[in-house]
Amino acid sequence: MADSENQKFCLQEVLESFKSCLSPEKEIYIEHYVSGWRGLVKLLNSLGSLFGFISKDAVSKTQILMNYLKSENGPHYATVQSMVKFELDNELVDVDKKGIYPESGCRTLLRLHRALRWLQLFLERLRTSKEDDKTSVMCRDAYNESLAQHHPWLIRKSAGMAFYSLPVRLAFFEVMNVGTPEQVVDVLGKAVPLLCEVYQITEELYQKHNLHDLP
Ligand SMILES: CCCCCCCC/C=C\CCCCCCCC(=O)N[C@@H](COP(=O)(O)O)[C@H](O)/C=C/CCCCCCCCCCCCC
Repeated sequence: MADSENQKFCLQEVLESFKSCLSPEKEIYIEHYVSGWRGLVKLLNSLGSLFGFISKDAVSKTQILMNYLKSENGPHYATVQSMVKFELDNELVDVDKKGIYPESGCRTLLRLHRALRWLQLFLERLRTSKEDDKTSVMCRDAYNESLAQHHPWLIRKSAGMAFYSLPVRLAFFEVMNVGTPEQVVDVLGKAVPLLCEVYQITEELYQKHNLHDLP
């Protein structure tokens, strides 16, 4: 595990990364998008071994994208828009579902994009939650509404078991390192619309190029 993923989680930092990933022209910088996910992985890593398989998958996907960014084709991977254009123009994507490019940037980002929807739904539930609401239930409901539809039975069961071990709401708020519960709610109020915007831009791009079913 990279050192940066062992460091303390800070919600504000994650928010900054997702903020910086949007260019004035609403292009999405992959470097900052990945950095947002890596920040979230720090929190995941502090939640215990039951979340290890989720963290491993998130790290592997962010690594695939970082490897593209550092490769000789790196400039084409600067933004999600330029990556989609480059991979489609050069037929590097399994648009006809053959599975020849299981690590294309487009299919890798699609997995994170679906997870971003889960995150958005989960954070909105947290933001509007009451003192006694259960984080496990908020997380499970957000998962069932989004990512679960793309996961096989075994992953759904393992994820469900991990959710039960989530800390209670107040303890979870403390892990975010933001301050009082009121301050957490305030930061979440800024985070959710931002994630929504990043999600929506990617969603429309993938729709336009018919990339939603990449195997
Ligand atoms: C304010 C912060 C609070 C929230 C903190 C959340 C921290 C979450 C950090 C990372 C989220 C993990 C993202 C997981 C990406 C999953 C991508 C995916 O769907 N992968 C599957 C398909 O990939 P391929 O096989 O097609 O390559 C893969 O099979 C999945 C494996 C792992 C299971 C993923 C379950 C995801 C559950 C949602 C995350 C729950 C974390 C709860 C922490 C509060």
